[in-house]
Amino acid sequence: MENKSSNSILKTSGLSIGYSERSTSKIIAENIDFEIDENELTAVIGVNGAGKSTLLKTLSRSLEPLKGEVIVNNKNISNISSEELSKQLSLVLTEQHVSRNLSARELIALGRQPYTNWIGKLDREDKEAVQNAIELVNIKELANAKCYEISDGQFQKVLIARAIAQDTSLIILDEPTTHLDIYHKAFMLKLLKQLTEKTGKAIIFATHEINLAIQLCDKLIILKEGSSFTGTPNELMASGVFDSLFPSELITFDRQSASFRISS
Ligand SMILES: Nc1ncnc2c1ncn2[C@@H]1O[C@H](COP(=O)(O)OP(=O)(O)OP(=O)(O)O)[C@@H](O)[C@H]1O
Repeated sequence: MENKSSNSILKTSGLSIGYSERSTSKIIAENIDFEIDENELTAVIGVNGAGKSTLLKTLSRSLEPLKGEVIVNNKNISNISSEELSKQLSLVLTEQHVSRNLSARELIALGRQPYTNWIGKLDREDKEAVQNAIELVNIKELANAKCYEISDGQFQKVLIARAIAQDTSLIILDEPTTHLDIYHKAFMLKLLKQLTEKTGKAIIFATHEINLAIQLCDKLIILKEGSSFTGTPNELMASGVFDSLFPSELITFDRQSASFRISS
């Protein structure tokens, strides 16, 4: 199904996500409907096992929808060739098995694969895209280091730079703040926010950093007990969905500070 909407980068319609095995389906969440436009930073939030990774896998076509559609740049994702999809969508997985023997620059250059020939030779435009990604993520001092020499937080930035070098309108990240201390968690999310503003890309990521996401994201997708709720942080706050996100004897949502706190 074609869908006309000028700056819509990612849209779902009647989407059910989950796992099918032979004739049975395990539905993780259903009736997921949202739309993400260019320049927007969106976080997927939910307790452990709510389905965040399952949703991101479905959005990146690593997993088939059980029902409904995923539309990328106004085209149903199932009708986009793999070659074309790699120019429209890049995926950053924290636990990705990537060789850390490469230098940061070499790893970032792998993002150019959709555009290079089979030998992977970089032309001037590819080299400029790699340098531009290095500068946008602000890792010039790391560019020549081997990936095994750098910290997990720095490596995370290198993976983000690789996604930027891939030059797609949509970047999907699964838990980009895992392993990071509180300063670097805030730094990473601010970096993602700046990237949407500077490049016009749409970025969607799964996170447990709900308080930071409320402060920084344009939209949130909340997964809760098989249902989804999407909106701006203010819209979701007004809807009351935050009030029952966690068991209230332990964690409650404080409207004054717009943050989750340990119950007193
Ligand atoms: N390959 C699979 N086959 C069947 N069920 C799966 C598979 N992978 C995950 N699940 C189930 O899907 C549900 C959602 O898992 P998912 O990993 O998407 O949650 P999550 O919100 O990302 O969790 P976390 O915050 O712990 O990373 C869980 O009940 C999980 O057991």
